[in-house]
Amino acid sequence: MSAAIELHGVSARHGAATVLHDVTIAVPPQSITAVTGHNGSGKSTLLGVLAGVHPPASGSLWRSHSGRVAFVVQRSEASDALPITVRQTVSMGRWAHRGAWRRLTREDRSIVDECMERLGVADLARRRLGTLSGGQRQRVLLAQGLAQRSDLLLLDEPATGLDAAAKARIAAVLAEERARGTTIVHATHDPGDAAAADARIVLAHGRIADPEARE
Ligand SMILES: Nc1ncnc2c1ncn2[C@@H]1O[C@H](COP(=O)(O)OP(=O)(O)OP(=O)(O)O)[C@@H](O)[C@H]1O
Repeated sequence: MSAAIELHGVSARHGAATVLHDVTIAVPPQSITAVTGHNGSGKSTLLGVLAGVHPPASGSLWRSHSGRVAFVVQRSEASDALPITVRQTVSMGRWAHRGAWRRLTREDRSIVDECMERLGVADLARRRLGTLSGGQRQRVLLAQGLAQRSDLLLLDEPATGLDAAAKARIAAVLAEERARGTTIVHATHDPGDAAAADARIVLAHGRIADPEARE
């Protein structure tokens, strides 16, 4: 099967600094790909390039997916400061389909409920996002990503800092999404998560490294 995403000779910058160098990768479709590498190796930047929010400085990006990409970043200070509830946060995942100022349909609301259930945050629905623990907030943001029902899900360290039960829940959710035909790319520091993925991309100092290399 041809790739879901291909990068050829991609470099990417933050300001004057080049942080990805000559990255050529093919992401397999309908499978889970783990991106690993030490702190600062370029994982988040690579996800931003794959998501289309960080334009490459050079090289080319090709995606087979025509629809919107669901991109779940590490907790953002901005969303923490907003006075919104967990349900409203997850509902924002439906805006891509409805527009921010349209009423959500019955179907949207049932998708939002289902995503909160799957991530174990349904009982937090009425809580303000800013009052949650880091791990709870992380699961809410993942529920928001799932609610987008995208066929390309990009996740920046979705399980980092979570307890064993929450990690297992996320692994199960990702396996379910893959079974639905979703292409998933996630950054991780967990060797077990990387080993469990279908494919691995290892970064070292912004370059693709030997996949057998360990952090
Ligand atoms: N907004 C920014 N401005 C300037 N430099 C940045 C910015 N974001 C990241 N960088 C730099 O780009 C490089 C790659 O960072 P990136 O966040 O992609 O790494 P990472 O592998 O995701 O790290 P971590 O494991 O710590 O999350 C680092 O050297 C970092 O300092």
